[in-house]
Amino acid sequence: MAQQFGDYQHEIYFEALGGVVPTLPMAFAELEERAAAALAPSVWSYVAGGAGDEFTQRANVSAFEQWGLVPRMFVGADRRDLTVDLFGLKLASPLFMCPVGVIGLCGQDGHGDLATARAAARTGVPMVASTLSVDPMEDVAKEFGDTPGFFQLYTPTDRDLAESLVRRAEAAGFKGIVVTLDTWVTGWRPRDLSTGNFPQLRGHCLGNYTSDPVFRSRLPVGREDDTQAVVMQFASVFGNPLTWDDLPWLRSLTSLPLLVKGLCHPEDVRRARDGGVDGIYCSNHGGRQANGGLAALDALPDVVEAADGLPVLFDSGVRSGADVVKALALGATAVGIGRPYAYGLALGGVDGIVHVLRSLLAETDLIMAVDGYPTLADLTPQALRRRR
Ligand SMILES: Cc1cc2nc3c(=O)[nH]c(=O)nc-3n(C[C@H](O)[C@H](O)[C@H](O)COP(=O)(O)O)c2cc1C
Ligand SMILES: CC(C)CC(=O)C(=O)O
Repeated sequence: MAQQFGDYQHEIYFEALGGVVPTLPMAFAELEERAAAALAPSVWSYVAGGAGDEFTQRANVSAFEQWGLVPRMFVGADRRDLTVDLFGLKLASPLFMCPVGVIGLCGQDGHGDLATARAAARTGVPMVASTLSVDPMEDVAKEFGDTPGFFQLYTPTDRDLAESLVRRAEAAGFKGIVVTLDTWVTGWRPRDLSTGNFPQLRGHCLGNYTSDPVFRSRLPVGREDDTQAVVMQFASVFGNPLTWDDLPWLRSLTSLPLLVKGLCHPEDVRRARDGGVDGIYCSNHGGRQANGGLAALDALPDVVEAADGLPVLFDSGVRSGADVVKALALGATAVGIGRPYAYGLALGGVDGIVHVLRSLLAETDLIMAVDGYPTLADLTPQALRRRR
């Protein structure tokens, strides 16, 4: 059995044992605190914030504390296998980077999308590239190296534009399309409403639109590079309140694996499955969209059951290797992080993201070692107990 990360994954561990003090934070709380100081205040509040009083955002995190892993002994888990087969792609681990629309702005040079793709190339941890990126998807995809990448689609009301974005993603070599369903309108976000700060409405992160021939053809002649015209056109087509009637059209857009993001209700999962999607993405958008909702982790077991064997990607509230292990045990096929890698980027560029990913993977792997669950197949709900 392969110990996929082997010395590489434990480099960070051995460095620390050898007295090499990491310059980047090891704990999420410190990562967050230092990112708050490093980022421009408007970017910080946009990234860190959520919907309403952020109850759901906090619930996403605290839901993990309601579960405990039960260690197994006499297992001899000295070798672990964290590899995952997803749509025929052999992934080095079950970790992935969620689509983060303003990731471009979290990089010190304003090209955080490229930095994220470079971190994906260095770690084998895939990036789901957002529609809302500073750099066009073609430039992002060029940085992936051998690591597969996925494209996240915000489906515009302009169907020709939607088709163009998907065609471009296929041509650029993305390995799957993730359609986000929970954000056809932006949620109630007091932090941003009180500062009037929505980066995309200031013309940031629109690189996939301004580089798109269909989008450009919709702009008034001569104003193709005029930020005001671009923002107005973007705002007029951004959000499509899709219905089940649109699913056959979405499905027809691509022969790449199609995933739908934002599913938490088992009935929706069943309908999506019947509609021919290849994967379910269980998420509540990190608590950024609708406050008052249940923690995404609490939705996961029912989603997995309804998915009936389809791969289930999961995100929202993952902050540690222990969280990754718990989400896997509750049935996730792959586990995503959003804010943590944005903070790593803010603090250390590509190296900062790599540091966050390596730390999470090393902790995940060591928990599997110490607790006697050497493979992902060993991680089942029987490995967990609900806290009393
Ligand atoms: C600043 C920010 C921007 C985001 N932009 C997108 C996006 O463009 N598309 C998308 O599907 N999800 C987006 N998300 C949601 C993430 O993909 C993911 O669901 C969420 O961040 C996971 O929660 P976590 O941050 O607690 O890890 C964004 C999240 C953040 C924090
Ligand atoms: C609202 C979108 C435009 C970006 C996004 O997904 C987010 O900020 O969570």
